[in-house]
Amino acid sequence: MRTEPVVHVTDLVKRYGGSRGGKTAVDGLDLVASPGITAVLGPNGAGKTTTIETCEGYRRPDSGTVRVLGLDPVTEAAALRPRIGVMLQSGGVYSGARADEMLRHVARLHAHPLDVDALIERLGLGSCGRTSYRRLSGGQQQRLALAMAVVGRPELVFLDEPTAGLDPQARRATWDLVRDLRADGVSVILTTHHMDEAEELADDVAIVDAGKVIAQGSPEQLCRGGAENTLRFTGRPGLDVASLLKALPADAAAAELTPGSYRVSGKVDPQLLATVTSWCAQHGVMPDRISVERHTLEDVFLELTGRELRG
Ligand SMILES: Nc1ncnc2c1ncn2[C@@H]1O[C@H](COP(=O)(O)OP(=O)(O)OP(=O)(O)O)[C@@H](O)[C@H]1O
Repeated sequence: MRTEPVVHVTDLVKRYGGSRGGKTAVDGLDLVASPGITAVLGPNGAGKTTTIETCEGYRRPDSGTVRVLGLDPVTEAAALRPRIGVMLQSGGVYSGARADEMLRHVARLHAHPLDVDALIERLGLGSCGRTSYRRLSGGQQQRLALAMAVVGRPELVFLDEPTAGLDPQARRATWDLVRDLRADGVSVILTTHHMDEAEELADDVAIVDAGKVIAQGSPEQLCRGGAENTLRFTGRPGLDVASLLKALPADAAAAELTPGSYRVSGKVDPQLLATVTSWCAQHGVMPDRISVERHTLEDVFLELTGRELRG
């Protein structure tokens, strides 16, 4: 079993639109992905796709180094390409081709492909094998793109938002496929906006913000880094969070996440619960709902980036 990193990115910088007035999409990003499943999370525009496309060899770094399976994706592309699978956000498929033809074609390019019929069945594409790519629904096109990325039995697969816009069944089928890939020894780097997807699948999570990796670890490690528990309550929007904070112990934090939805984190014990409810009573607040929950990846994400995923 491979133990060296499947992806090793050091101090990557990538700008668009020239040095003057251009946009720095990736700004000194370091990422080490070990074998297994690595999820890359970040708000819109954080630089995830740019980083992934640089690892795939589609973009040249302005500076920094990128190694994928120990190879340079630009100068050693010929050696790397047969060993990786790539699922692009925008298909990359000839629109007149039939779904099954495309998949069989890609399978023939590889020495030890997966069984095409089984894969078609697996991803629920059985009914659309003879349909041309442009006539497939968005979700079917996406599943075909996933099938094309994995059919060659690559050592490493890049999946850019593989379940965006999929219905719940197709999402589950995609998750199962990704888990099977891992069981087969295939490593996966995936970007996602779904926290539950990262928690379900990932061995390792890298959180990217403003072109840098700002935290990395297993979902458990990242969650442990925060508070043990979180208390949430809903009430009328715009409560005086600063006043609530004054009533709480010094190491607790309080925030209004979305209008009317509040989160208190820290050492959540019966005393803290009593403090929050007594503050509510003093301020004439009747919470609709109070719950005590484990600190989730989403809490960690919001704390670190200060933003909603779709923000
Ligand atoms: N081809 C391009 N030309 C100019 N700017 C670009 C280009 N591609 C991306 N950008 C900009 O670079 C920044 C990073 O974009 P990128 O697509 O890498 O982010 P992302 O984290 O994948 O975002 P999302 O979650 O929205 O897919 C954004 O500000 C984006 O507008």
